[in-house]
Amino acid sequence: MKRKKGQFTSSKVNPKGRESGSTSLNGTPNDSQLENSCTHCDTSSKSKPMLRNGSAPTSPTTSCNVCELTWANKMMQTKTTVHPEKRIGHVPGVDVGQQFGTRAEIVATGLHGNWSSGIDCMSTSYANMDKYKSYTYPLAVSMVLSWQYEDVADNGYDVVYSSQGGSNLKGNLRGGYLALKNNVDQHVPVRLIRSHISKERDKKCTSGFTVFKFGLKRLEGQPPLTINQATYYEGHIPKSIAELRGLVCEDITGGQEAIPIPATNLIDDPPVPPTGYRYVKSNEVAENVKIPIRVSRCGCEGTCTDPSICSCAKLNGADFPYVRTGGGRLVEAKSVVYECGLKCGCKDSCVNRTSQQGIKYRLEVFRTPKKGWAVRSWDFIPAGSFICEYAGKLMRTKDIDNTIENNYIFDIDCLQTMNGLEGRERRIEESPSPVRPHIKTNVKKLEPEYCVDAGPIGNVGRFINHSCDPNLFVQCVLSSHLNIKLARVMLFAAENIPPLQELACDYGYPVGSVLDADGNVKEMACHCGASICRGRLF
Ligand SMILES: C[S@@+](CC[C@H](N)C(=O)[O-])C[C@H]1O[C@@H](n2cnc3c(N)ncnc32)[C@H](O)[C@@H]1O
Repeated sequence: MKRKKGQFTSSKVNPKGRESGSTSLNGTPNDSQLENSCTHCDTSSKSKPMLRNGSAPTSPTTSCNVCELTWANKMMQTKTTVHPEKRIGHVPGVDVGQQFGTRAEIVATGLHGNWSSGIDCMSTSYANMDKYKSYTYPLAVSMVLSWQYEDVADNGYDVVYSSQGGSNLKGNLRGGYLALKNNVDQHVPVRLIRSHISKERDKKCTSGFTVFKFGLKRLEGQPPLTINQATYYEGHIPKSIAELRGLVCEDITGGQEAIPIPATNLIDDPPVPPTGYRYVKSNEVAENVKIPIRVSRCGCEGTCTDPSICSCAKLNGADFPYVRTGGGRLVEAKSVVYECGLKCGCKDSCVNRTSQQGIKYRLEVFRTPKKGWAVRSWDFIPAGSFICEYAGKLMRTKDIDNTIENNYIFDIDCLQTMNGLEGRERRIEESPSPVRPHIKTNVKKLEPEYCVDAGPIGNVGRFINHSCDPNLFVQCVLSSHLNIKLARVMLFAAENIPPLQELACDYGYPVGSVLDADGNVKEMACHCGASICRGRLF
């Protein structure tokens, strides 16, 4: 991810931005929240929330959902959709992972021929065509997962789709469900369209009724979906831990964090919780590491508000690194952020102590099919928000046992970044994070003196995976002392992050930079799924 200084919000289209009620960093509403009117029926967006801006930059038109669907209906009736004839499998011109703004668009492109129904089927009339005559009908060609039912589960690779109501009183399947059964029996693929709903609707509860469950698997060879293209899981934000499927641990922190962090596993059989480490909320310091004590303090009382008075603000270059909106958000990535320290007179709630205030979003650790454990949030996270520390054992890099494979070591590397040994800008090009996981590399540079080993002990940060298009970035923070070699490693949101999106940062290894014990280049495949994925972690 190329992040311009001072600009966290991604230039990417965020399909959920409007739905999440996002605001800009200074707290003003985004354009999408301002009032406008449908160009066709003149209804205001205030009365029709589904109003949508024209997708082409040259087209200022705005249409409401009702008008869009009316036009889609007309296109279907007059057979003027792009592919009026239903087809099995790939629709020419539509790529896997393509995103649409409305149901009308998926109808107009011929991807899904029925905007009011979740399953689009071919009826027996298709048996008259030579290429389709050998099938038993109805056959499903596409389905929209609308997350209305409690029994839908989706991990991005496999989907379990189930619903009641697909049978007559005798229990025989009918309609779309009969079609899906015919697909299963005849090995006919079905296109899957994931929908995002703007507000949590009342879920239709299937408990106590006979339900039909269909397991869907992605066809081999399809491009991976990015975390921005699909919201995995059940598609709805859990209200409590009790709602979670595959719950393997109610709180991996054992009560240490203010908000419990549950772990779920829908992948392994039997499902297992994360093991092999002890949870610690903050760094434990190795015996041979001495943490200096900061003597300087700002003279503020209560809370720091005036940057011309606060000496901690001055360390940051004449202003506070955080703005108050949303409980403290980092304005821009810095070599080092200086927060208020132990001796400062301000309260714990001072904005210049944002990263000291702990985890404030509801996080969940979940099992992925190819990357082990991962982390996501149930809450919308605004750009610049503090997520968590990367905590573990703070130790000397030279004391790392290189004979044991350890994927959880981060070098504290801000010294080089600050001194410009490799050059901040050049460094960002090669490796966007000022702190990177420790592995013997063939890139000639001074070994950082200290590292955080989150292998045997660590916090939730140890479960955060790498992405080539990350939504988090690593920030060195100093508060209780001013030794940059021992800075704390903090993770912040690089963009507005919708709920349930995996949280990931760029580990920052140049490809080909990691060597094995014999000096040969080591490779690890990257499964981040980003459209700009480099293919390898290193
Ligand atoms: C700090 S750990 C992250 C948490 C880890 N997934 C776990 O299960 O504990 C780093 C390790 O996670 C895996 N990992 C992280 N990001 C990955 C990615 N994009 N693709 C493949 N594996 C990844 C690799 O095994 C890596 O060495």
